[in-house]
Amino acid sequence: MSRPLVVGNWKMNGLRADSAARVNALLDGLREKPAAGVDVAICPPFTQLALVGSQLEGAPVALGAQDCHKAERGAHTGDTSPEMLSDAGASYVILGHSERRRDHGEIDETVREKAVAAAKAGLTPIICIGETEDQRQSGETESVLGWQIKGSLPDGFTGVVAYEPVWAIGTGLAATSEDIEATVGFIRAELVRQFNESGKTLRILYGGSVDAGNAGSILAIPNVGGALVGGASLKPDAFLSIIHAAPGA
Ligand SMILES: O=C(CO)COP(=O)(O)O
Repeated sequence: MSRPLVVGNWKMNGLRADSAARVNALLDGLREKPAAGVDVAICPPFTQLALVGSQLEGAPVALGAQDCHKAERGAHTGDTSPEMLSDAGASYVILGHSERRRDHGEIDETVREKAVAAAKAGLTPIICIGETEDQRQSGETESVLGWQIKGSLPDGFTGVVAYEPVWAIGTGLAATSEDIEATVGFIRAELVRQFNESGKTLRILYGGSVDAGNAGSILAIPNVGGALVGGASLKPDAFLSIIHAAPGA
């Protein structure tokens, strides 16, 4: 098993002052109590990448972004290329988050194209998949996830998959350990079925209302290789507790 990965997705939160303070508190906490066995990344909004990137230089925390365009450069007003992210110091990029699928109509094919471009620029894509409450209620979870994996992950994918049930995001209602174990087990099997050997090595994160209280039990679930944390990543104490709850911290 690879080292656990804990990623903070700040979403559309962070002005200069609070971003800098949040990163300082995180780095102070990790100096006080290191988490040498855990990979940690934070994904601030685009406007804070440069500032946060400069704070993270030499620190045991990687920088990530929350989206990218599929093209290297050109006439795409308002967009950001993978190369620009890499140039800003990012090593990860979240792709296909359900909020982008919801707000921007992003579809699996777009996510796959972005993942190819991101990998080409040296970024590790974190591809998000997950079912909605309606899909869960109608027993479609596995078929939805199977299609998302098939549609969003490029051939030879070597990045990270994040299972984020849409109904668990920002609700304070994480999926139960039993549900996570069963669904992540299904995702693992599906990755192996669709990607053969490389499917065995892909990291699978869980995301959706991960907090200081539930992180220990979630991160101990078989096949869960880390967490993608939204709201709690904005609170340094909570985010540090989650990092320290990871196996090997
Ligand atoms: O969407 C998420 C991370 O990408 C999860 O958000 P919350 O941790 O706020 O539920």
